[in-house]
Amino acid sequence: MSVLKGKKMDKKQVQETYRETTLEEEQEYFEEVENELQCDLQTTQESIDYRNQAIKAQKKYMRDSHGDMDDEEFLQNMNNVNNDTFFIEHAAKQVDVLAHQIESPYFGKIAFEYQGDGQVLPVYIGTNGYWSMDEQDQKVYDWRAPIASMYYDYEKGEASYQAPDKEYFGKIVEKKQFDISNGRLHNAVDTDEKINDMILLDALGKNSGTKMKSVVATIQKEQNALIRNKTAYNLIVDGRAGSGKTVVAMHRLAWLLFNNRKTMSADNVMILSPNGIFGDYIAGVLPEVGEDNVPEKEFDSLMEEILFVDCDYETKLEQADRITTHPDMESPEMKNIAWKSSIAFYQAFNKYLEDYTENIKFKDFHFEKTEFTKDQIEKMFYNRFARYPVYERFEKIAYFIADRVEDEQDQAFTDEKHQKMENQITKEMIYQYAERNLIELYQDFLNSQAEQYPGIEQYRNEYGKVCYEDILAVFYLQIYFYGCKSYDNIKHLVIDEMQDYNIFQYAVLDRIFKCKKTILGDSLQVLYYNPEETVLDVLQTVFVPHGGTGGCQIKTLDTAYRSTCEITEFCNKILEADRASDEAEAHPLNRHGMEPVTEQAESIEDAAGFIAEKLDYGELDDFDNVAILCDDEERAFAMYKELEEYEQVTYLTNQSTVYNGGVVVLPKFLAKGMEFDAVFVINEQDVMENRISRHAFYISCTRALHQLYVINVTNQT
Ligand SMILES: Nc1ncnc2c1ncn2[C@@H]1O[C@H](COP(=O)(O)OP(=O)(O)OP(=O)(O)O)[C@@H](O)[C@H]1O
Repeated sequence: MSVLKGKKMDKKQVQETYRETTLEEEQEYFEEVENELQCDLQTTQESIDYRNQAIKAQKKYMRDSHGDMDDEEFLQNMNNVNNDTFFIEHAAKQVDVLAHQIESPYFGKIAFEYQGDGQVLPVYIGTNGYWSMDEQDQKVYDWRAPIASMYYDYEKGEASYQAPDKEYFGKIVEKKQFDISNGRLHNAVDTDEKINDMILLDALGKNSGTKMKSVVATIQKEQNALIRNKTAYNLIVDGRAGSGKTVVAMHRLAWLLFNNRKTMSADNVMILSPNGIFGDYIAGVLPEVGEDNVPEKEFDSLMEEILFVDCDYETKLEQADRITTHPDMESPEMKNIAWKSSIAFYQAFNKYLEDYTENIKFKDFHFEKTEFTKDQIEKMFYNRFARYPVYERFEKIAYFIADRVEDEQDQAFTDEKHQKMENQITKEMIYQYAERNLIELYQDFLNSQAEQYPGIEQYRNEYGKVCYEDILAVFYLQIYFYGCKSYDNIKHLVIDEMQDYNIFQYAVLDRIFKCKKTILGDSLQVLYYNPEETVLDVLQTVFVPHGGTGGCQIKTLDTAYRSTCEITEFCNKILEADRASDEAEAHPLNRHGMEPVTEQAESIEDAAGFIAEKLDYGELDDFDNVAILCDDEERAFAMYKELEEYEQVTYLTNQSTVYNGGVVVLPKFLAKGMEFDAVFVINEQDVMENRISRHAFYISCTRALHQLYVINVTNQT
């Protein structure tokens, strides 16, 4: 009797009878699963058809007998239609999952021998799980199930997994990988670390595609630990370029949704993404594992939505432009950005705001004939409601005053009247005690710092707009005073490219999103890199534990999965001089390819000619995506115009929201988070000259999977 047939009769087997399965036995099991999946698909499809017919019939009946129907019967019919519609929506998703499962029901297997009773449980692991109703058996486990964690964490030998009830110990006695596609099992191999590495290298050697894909079959142990982390309130992942941070972010979201079905749906989760194209790039991952896509937002649109201060202000991109045009760290622009993003500035601002709040000149408050004394107001403001944002404290006090008015007038107010009165009182109190123009208040603070930091009082750019670094502080000021409740439904926030946010942005995010967070990025992938104060220092300043929540765990990822060994080593050298002594460089994988090529070109026309030649001679024909990265938008456009004569190229700008592959020209800063099979980096200035351009160069080069060309234009502007 085959082991697998044995399994059918008795789910767990005794270890002495266990032996590793043969390919024929695996084939048998595979066919069994496929048959059941096919049957399930057919039944589900039939039930959808049946419900569709039922809806049609119900609607017809309602139309025909509209006049004779009473309200109750009408409601009952509507309910039936709604129930059927809900069923169909749910079943349609199931059909998608089943169809995907029929193509490839699982990718791996472990057989786990439990400590103690010696029973062995074969665990087939797939992108989605499959429960057989016929056999009342879990034929395939979802990769996110607790038991499946062992597939990523262990080779054959001692192992354990944490189930909701307790930790189970035992031994993995068999571990297999399957080659399954188009509904056919091609091969089954017993794996060990070496084979895992080969399979990973094979996956990485493929072309990048235009959309990120799920990598559930090859998740690495260190990534798995982050995906399934349960202990961190704020999980911070500092990982080198290409180390799989976005992979971790997307798979962690999938894991969270799967393991918190009752309390969390896709609407309760949000991704803060660096730009519109990035959103398009990651959009396929969650649907691929059977989850709905989660909402994503850019910080600037969040700010636009919430900030009510009436002024013209710079965008992040306009600031990036200012940085690249004034890359000298000693220039007043750069000094200002550095100060105004520093921990010391943030702390000084907080101190200023605390002093301001502590010194509000309260006096007795009168509303209609009711009086609230200065003492009563102060007590509530500084004690009872001290943990709320300043203006929210006035709202809370207003509630009590309205109650007092109600008592003294000896009449019961309707809720509406009570609320109206609270609003009036709040407005009056703010007017009497704390009405301030936020920009002016900020300006006062800057003036108070001017002696120590000459030039700091300058907060508008050359076009009269409030600078980006200043508007972030003003945004913080607004949230400090008014708070913000619009995102209280979000239960988990993912922030990718964490290095791109400054301390005020984190402080704002911490107050708007009080939920747990996963924050990922690379402290080296910044334009302005300050080894004395990195984003990790900032995060540890903002995310301090309070009242049993908050705090952060910092984890690192050092292996560069994206690029070949040659490209990773080339990139490491760019930042050799900048990296802080304790900052790890990226570890290359043993995947080899062409050495990066450095070329000189006399002009942009020359550079375009070189690229066109490479494209024409078919050297890049095997690749799906080729990117040409230029210093800024203007230069990218000039290059696009040059290349247009030779090739079919696409120009990507900050406004682009879709990326369809092929040959694309884009500014370097837009390529963040993305990847391409081959990359041409065009340098129209000496990129190694200063820290800012070195980092921009580093970010650009790390986008390449297989081939990297650097073209230095000698006739520099
Ligand atoms: N375990 C894995 N199996 C297969 N591919 C992987 C794995 N981990 C990472 N990759 C691949 O490596 C590449 C880089 O991953 P990802 O984009 O998540 O890195 P990152 O750390 O976010 O990079 P960056 O910071 O440079 O944007 C992607 O193509 C991803 O699919």
